Amino acid sequence: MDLEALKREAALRAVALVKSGDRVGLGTGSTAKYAIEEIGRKLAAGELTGVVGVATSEASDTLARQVGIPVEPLDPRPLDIALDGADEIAPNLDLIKGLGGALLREKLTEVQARRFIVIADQTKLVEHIGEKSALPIEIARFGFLSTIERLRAVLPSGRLRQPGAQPYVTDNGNYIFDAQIPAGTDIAALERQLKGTLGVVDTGLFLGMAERAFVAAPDGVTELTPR
Ligand SMILES: O=C[C@H](O)[C@H](O)[C@H](O)COP(=O)(O)O
Repeated sequence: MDLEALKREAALRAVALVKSGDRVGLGTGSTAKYAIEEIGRKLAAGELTGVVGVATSEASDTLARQVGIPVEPLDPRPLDIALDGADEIAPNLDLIKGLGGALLREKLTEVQARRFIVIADQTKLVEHIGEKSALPIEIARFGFLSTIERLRAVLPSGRLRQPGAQPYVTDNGNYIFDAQIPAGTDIAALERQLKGTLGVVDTGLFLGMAERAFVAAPDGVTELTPR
């Protein structure tokens, strides 16, 4: 089974938790895409009714509308459920997210969900956060070189995300600083320190937020809860 088929398997398991009338947080990325498509399919087939989406990126907003999901902006009401991919999943379901650049809208949305469900293929599982993936940190454009200097004092390996001649710009008009987390780092303390760093808008650390994860491997989908 190829990776795309695994991502779709995980997404389908999560979409089975969506009920008619739910307000659903729609994640971003190559795995969340399958969840959005499946919700659209179920609405078209009459298997779900009255579902409303809150999109975590411009791309997911566009896709949701294309597949027939009504989309609303985020407001203070809780969401019934949110479905999203991740870049790393630790055994306690702490996550790294944001390699796709959507971390801020994802965190704003998913923190308001009664149930936040992660969907992934098995390559995203790690024993310790930071094992495989860099940590994306969204920073304000104004004064970004000063912010980067402050961040390098905490995470010296980090660098501005710059795929071409220009820095990568998020949907919110900000930049991203990607940094490796040194082994043995206290992740909760790191999150506090980063959030207290002037110029940082938010980080890709999603700690204590996920209720469960559906992780697909060639021999089937495993349902994980925090341990
Ligand atoms: O900004 C992107 C998001 O955090 C994605 O959920 C994450 O990068 C996982 O994406 P994918 O499912 O494409 O691996």
